[in-house]
Amino acid sequence: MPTALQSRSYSPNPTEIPHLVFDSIRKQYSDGAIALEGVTATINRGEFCVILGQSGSGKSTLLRAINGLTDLSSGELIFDNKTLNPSSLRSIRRRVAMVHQHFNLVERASVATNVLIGAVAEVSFWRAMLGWYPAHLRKRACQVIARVGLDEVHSKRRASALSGGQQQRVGIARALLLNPEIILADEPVASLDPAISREILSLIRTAAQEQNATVLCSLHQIDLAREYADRIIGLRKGRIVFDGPAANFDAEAEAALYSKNHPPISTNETANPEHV
Ligand SMILES: Nc1ncnc2c1ncn2[C@@H]1O[C@H](COP(=O)(O)OP(=O)(O)OP(=O)(O)O)[C@@H](O)[C@H]1O
Repeated sequence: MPTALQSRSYSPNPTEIPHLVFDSIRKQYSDGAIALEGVTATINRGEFCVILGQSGSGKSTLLRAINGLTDLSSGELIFDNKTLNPSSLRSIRRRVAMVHQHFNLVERASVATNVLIGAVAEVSFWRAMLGWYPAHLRKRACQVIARVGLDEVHSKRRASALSGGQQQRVGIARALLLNPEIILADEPVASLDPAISREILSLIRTAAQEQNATVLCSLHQIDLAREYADRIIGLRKGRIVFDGPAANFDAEAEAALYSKNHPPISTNETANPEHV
């Protein structure tokens, strides 16, 4: 009889070319904390993938590994058929963008300047410091500011003058600036009310669909995950305990992720054996 974990294994469409592959990823921090263990998954282009799990289950570490903010202890991360390593990372950095929980805006700077900071992978540090951005980037900044639903009048306002929801729109505009192929969103709605949270997740989803970008988004809200995700990856203590379509994330899967009494996961068990 298959175990609960095995019955939940998820095989994405094998005819599609994988966009992102996690191959037996392990991350142990220098203080000994193991954040990720044996994480294996294949993400197809254009998927909206939500990462769920308790606090400390490894969600942020997984996202940060993709843009090189966290190095791996072992395993491989393959993006568009290329293994990520320090030299390939530089060339792919402009293709990956991040949306942050606390927006990460320069509060005293204008909305437009904050959005242009998203060009950091393309513009030299000094040009960015002096605000010397080429015309095509300024034009693109105006386009993405409009795309996220901010009126032109907001462009010159200080970021600190905006509401939380508006600030996250600026964070999304900054992420969209260079047309990223992958959007990493680390708890993007954690500090927003439910109605604004839905607006923000809808915006990320439709903007990503428009440019066929893949989204990996960590969330704590199970209802929002069910509503917005194509696919849910559930982490518990750094291991994948659920990987499948959002529609399959049922009460049993929820218990596997969050219940205190759920049996511990054997370290010899492969969480998603059929998932290459
Ligand atoms: N810089 C670090 N140094 C040492 N340990 C860390 C570091 N960052 C994270 N950890 C540990 O790694 C584990 C996973 O942390 P991570 O932040 O990835 O989890 P998370 O699921 O994103 O949590 P949260 O939902 O609270 O943001 C935790 O045990 C955490 O304490």
